[in-house]
Amino acid sequence: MNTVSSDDTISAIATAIGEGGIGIVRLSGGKALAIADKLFIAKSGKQASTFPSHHVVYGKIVDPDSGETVDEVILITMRAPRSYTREDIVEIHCHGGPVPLKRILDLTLTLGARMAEPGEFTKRAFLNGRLDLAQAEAVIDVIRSKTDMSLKVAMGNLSGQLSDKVKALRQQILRMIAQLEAAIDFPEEDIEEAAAADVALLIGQVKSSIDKLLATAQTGRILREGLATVIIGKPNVGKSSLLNALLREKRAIVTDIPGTTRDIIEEYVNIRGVPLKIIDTAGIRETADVVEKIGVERAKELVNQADLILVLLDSSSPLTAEDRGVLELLPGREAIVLINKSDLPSRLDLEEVNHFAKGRKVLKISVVQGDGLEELEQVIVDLAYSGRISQGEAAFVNNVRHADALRQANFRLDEALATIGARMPPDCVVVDLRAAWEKLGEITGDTVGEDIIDQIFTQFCIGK
Ligand SMILES: Nc1nc2c(c(=O)[nH]1)N(C=O)[C@@H](CNc1ccc(C(=O)N[C@@H](CCC(=O)O)C(=O)O)cc1)CN2
Ligand SMILES: Nc1nc2c(ncn2[C@@H]2O[C@H](COP(=O)(O)OP(=O)(O)OP(=O)(O)O)[C@@H](O)[C@H]2O)c(=O)[nH]1
Ligand SMILES: [K+]
Ligand SMILES: [Mg+2]
Repeated sequence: MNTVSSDDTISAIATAIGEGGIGIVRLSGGKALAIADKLFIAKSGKQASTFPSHHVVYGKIVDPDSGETVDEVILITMRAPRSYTREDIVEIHCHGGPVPLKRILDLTLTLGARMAEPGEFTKRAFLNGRLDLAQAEAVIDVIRSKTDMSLKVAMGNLSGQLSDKVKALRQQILRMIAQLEAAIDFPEEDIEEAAAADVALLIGQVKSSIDKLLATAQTGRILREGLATVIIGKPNVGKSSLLNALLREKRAIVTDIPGTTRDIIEEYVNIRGVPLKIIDTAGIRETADVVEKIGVERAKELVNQADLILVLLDSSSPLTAEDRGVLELLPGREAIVLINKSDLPSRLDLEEVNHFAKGRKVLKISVVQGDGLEELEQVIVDLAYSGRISQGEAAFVNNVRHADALRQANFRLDEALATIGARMPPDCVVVDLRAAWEKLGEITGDTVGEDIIDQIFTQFCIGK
């Protein structure tokens, strides 16, 4: 049960928690202007509700009960329907400290606003039709974008590039439905058959558009979530040293004692535009130490969820049983085999390594000397995007929910083709087409349940 009403006037701190130059308290709803009138004293003496929309006004926030000045601020009103939420909005730009922000927020609550839920401003923008669901989801992607490329894709989706494509596909499906329904009204068999043949061709076109969108999904997901990359290897091969080198920061503890890393270390790093979620793990070996054992188990689990595995071997010693154990974790996984410590005299049998690598890239590196790291970065970039990123796609599917809906729509279209192939009556084909049309509507939010909508917006931060 939802007890919060969309008629409420909502209020929240819209800027990040902590100290900042400026902080913003944002109000949205029917009472926003009246609340501003009660707590804002403009230098000009004018009431906030009389300000022209989108104008910046200087003044102060005064507690109406005590008459005390709380802060010196700038206030902006944005009037419905020309605002982010399409409701009346008031923004109070105050000094960016937690105390002034909290005091001003509390005043707005005392004067009749309610605390906004996470994502509620953007949810209102969606419910009031300013953004569709895919655009609203792109708002979080913009905020969370990890590289310039991620931001570019998110901004493309925010501006409606994906939504426009999906809407066009839905339009095409509606036209097919209309065509079939028109044919149903004719008693002649051959008119129905001609319509079905026409529609079969059109379905093929829609399907190939969906396939093109789906082809961007892998890259899109990497841009949004980062390429999950796990560094594994026996103790002391230099896993933590490699993490630090890729981060260009002494993040993980490096010592010459095997078993130094016991817990998982996870960091984001931007490698030539590819966002990497890079994970350093405990060295994999048989151990009686309980803490280390748990670390080893978790490392093995992570391997199964990774997009890319960086396997480290030690150039200065022959392949051990531990190394073979590590290499056995690889089958079916994307991996790069790295022969580290290549600054030391080599005692590793390259032929044996190549045998285990099974055609995967094998690179010699020395983390301490910085050798081979540039080449490693290039190999990672090539693997991540397989050259697809530079094509400058207009619309990107960067979201698992969207990719799922596209796949299911495609499946429905396949069923429609099968129905036509089986010479079933046109109204059966219409049922399949309608199902595909609805699936695509889940992306833009036209045909999606309230539970999914709620689930999406609760992922937002408060004040967004
Ligand atoms: N101070 C501030 N900065 C912000 C936002 C905000 O709400 N406040 N944003 C939000 O999160 C983003 C900008 N997005 C916005 C989107 C629409 C409107 C808006 O007022 N739209 C009217 C414009 C009418 C017009 O002038 O033509 C509209 O769409 O009708 C404002 C901000 C990022 N920066
Ligand atoms: N000579 C040489 N030593 C290296 C190289 N890379 C790392 N080392 C050294 O190897 C030792 C172990 O490095 P770590 O990065 O702690 O190795 P690890 O794989 O994280 O070890 P555990 O966490 O204990 O499993 C340290 O003394 C490093 O300085 C390299 O390229 N050449
Ligand atoms: K170590
Ligand atoms: Mg380590």
